[in-house]
Amino acid sequence: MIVAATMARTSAAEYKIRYEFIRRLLALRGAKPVRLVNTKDLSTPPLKFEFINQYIYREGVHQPDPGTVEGCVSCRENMGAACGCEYTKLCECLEYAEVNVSKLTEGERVKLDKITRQGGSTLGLPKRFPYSREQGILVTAYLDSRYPIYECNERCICGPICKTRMVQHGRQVGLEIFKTATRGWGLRCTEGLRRGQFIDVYHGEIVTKEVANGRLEAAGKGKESYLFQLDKFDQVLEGRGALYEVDGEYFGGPTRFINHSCEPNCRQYVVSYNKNDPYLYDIAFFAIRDIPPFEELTFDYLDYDGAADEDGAKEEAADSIPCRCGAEQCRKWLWK
Ligand SMILES: C[S@@+](CC[C@H](N)C(=O)[O-])C[C@H]1O[C@@H](n2cnc3c(N)ncnc32)[C@H](O)[C@@H]1O
Repeated sequence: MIVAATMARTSAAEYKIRYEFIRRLLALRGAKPVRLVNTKDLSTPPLKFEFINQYIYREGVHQPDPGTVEGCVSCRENMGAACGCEYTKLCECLEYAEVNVSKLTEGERVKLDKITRQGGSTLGLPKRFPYSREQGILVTAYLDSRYPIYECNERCICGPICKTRMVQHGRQVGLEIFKTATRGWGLRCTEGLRRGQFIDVYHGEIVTKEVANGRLEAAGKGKESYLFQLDKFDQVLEGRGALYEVDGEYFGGPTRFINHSCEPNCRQYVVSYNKNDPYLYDIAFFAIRDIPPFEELTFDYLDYDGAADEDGAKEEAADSIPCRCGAEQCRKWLWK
């Protein structure tokens, strides 16, 4: 009798928590729903977590400055006809995108050599366009490199059908937060994904490095799995100014539930809407191979997309967590 009463109370409490978590899930913006699925037990992810649709800027972080945003002015609203942003020599938003050396004329090659030696802008040279024009997926050159993706912005002349706007339109796929057998909660997509398809961005609180370090120290083991450093442009900054980190532990989106795999099917990429701001940008997840519906989404927690020394990022931490990704080439530890 006592056992039955306890169970009844427990499931009523769990039901309340589940109800509240699902209510919070409904606040998420996106073209399709994000569901919660648990076929393993009665638990629900903890309610210390809130879903958000944009970054929360904490103390000491400079908010994005609209005054520094420049739009493209040479492209045209109707696209195509050699005047859209995909004609990459024109688009000012692609100023810092990777030069497409395979498309350089002899004169442009000479110009690039001079810029490489003396510095200067590569504006006017052909750039690599990030998205395939027909299918709206990230092209192989970007999938395989760590080159930042520059999207057009609200100041641009090109308008909403511009093909350099994808991540800014938000998540287009349905997702499920589900209970795994061995690694807590995980994330999967309810539809098949193509290699290069955009999934969602990583949201959270933007905090200074000092605050992030303080939170790490206070939390101890495991905390760093929720922290993403925004240090992609560290080399450009040459040590000037403070770098920020995104903490997705208490505030974030569904991607905060993506587990690590040593042989992942997704990867994170830097997406900027303001080429003049090296501090704030989006971290966007794309499929790096075709993924069937309901296969768990994973990325490599040590696939470090920053400017710092890679070996430094891979140093063995004393508090490493054993990896349970199950991959044939598993490195056995999460942080090693
Ligand atoms: C960003 S969270 C992922 C969501 C998490 N599973 C949850 O339930 O909230 C990272 C944490 O998930 C767990 N995790 C993720 N990938 C793992 C793996 N391959 N092996 C073991 N634990 C993993 C670890 O506890 C890690 O600190």
